[in-house]
Amino acid sequence: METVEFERIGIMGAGSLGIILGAYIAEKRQVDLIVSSKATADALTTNGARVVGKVNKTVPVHALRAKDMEGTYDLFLYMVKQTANGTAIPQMLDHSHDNTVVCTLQNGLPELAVSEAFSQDRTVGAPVSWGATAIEPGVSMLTTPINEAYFALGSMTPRGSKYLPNIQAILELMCTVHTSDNLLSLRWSKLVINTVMTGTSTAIGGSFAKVFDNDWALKSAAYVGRETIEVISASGTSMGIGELDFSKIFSFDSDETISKTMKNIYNLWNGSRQAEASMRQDLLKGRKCEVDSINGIVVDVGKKHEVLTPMNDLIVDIIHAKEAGTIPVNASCKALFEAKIAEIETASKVR
Ligand SMILES: NC(=O)C1=CN([C@@H]2O[C@H](COP(=O)(O)OP(=O)(O)OC[C@H]3O[C@@H](n4cnc5c(N)ncnc54)[C@H](O)[C@@H]3O)[C@@H](O)[C@H]2O)C=CC1
Ligand SMILES: CC(C)(CO)C(=O)C(=O)O
Repeated sequence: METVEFERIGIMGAGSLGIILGAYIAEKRQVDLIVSSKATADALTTNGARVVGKVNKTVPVHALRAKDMEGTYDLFLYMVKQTANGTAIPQMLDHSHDNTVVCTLQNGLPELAVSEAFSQDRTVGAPVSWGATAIEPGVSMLTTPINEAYFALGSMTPRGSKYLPNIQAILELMCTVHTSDNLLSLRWSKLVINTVMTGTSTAIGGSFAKVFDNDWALKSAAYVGRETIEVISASGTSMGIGELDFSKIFSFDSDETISKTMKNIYNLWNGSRQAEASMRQDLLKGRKCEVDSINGIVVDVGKKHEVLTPMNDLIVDIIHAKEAGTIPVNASCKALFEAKIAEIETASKVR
């Protein structure tokens, strides 16, 4: 099979995730860490990219502001929040040639916006399994044990698959990469993780630990996952990252089986209990977050296929209220979640 080499690589958006991936890549080969602020570019240039948490390392890097980019890149590893697509995608286009490839590592279904600018053949996706928390400019905390961290990788079209082997080799400088010829399935599997863990922890106002340490929150997370699976199934998408069978994990219909789902959630993600979800990090900084691209997608696709999504609806509403300041960011909203669980269980009659 024809493969494509990438000489000039840029990490577009070296924040929580990008600092860490940038550090691993820069240990072995050329990569530019592209950021939006001068303070961050200066901190990275002066101090290097510093990884703390599950791994400790500091690596000298080449960093610059997006507006200081020169020439063109062969590959962008795209790690800006979807809320900043409107600025970042045109900036990448200005520094692209006809064969530039964009690999988006964002959450949600981010290939749609990227491919409108770069074509489907030149857009590939790499959902990220691991968590990272920005500590200060140039410093990020890896919150997932490195041996549990992986990327999934797929192209939007068969023609785009020629880019995958070399992108895989670049991402493997950090951790395992699972490739698939079904990118949509990889995306929805990641959306399960995000709706369950990122959505629930942000709505209840804490790190992943707050979900694991409160039965009502863990139970809410189980309902979020079950709804998300029902929506995926109604949309006709198949799923699969590695060996996990989310349809089985989130299938329950009794007290006993919901307890099993809650235990499974705990076992799967308790290793990342110190993770502050990416949406929560935005709320803590007073920014809007990606909820419409995460739990909001489940709500939208659910409406299209007439699947009810009461728990995802609640999470979207709470997170929007936290963005607007009508609910404090750290509020647990326990009463709202307990009332929603009671409503779902009464409506289902079985539970
Ligand atoms: N943080 C996490 O644990 C995870 C995040 N994700 C996803 O990865 C993506 C990135 O997330 P984070 O790293 O958490 O975001 P972040 O907000 O920490 O980092 C993004 C960086 O992009 C910079 N930026 C914004 N506009 C820019 C522009 N025009 N040009 C260059 N840089 C620009 C920001 O200043 C920021 O430093 C999101 O879609 C998120 O959902 C996926 C898995 C885990
Ligand atoms: C769940 C997590 C931390 C990755 O595993 C993530 O994607 C996020 O917080 O946005």
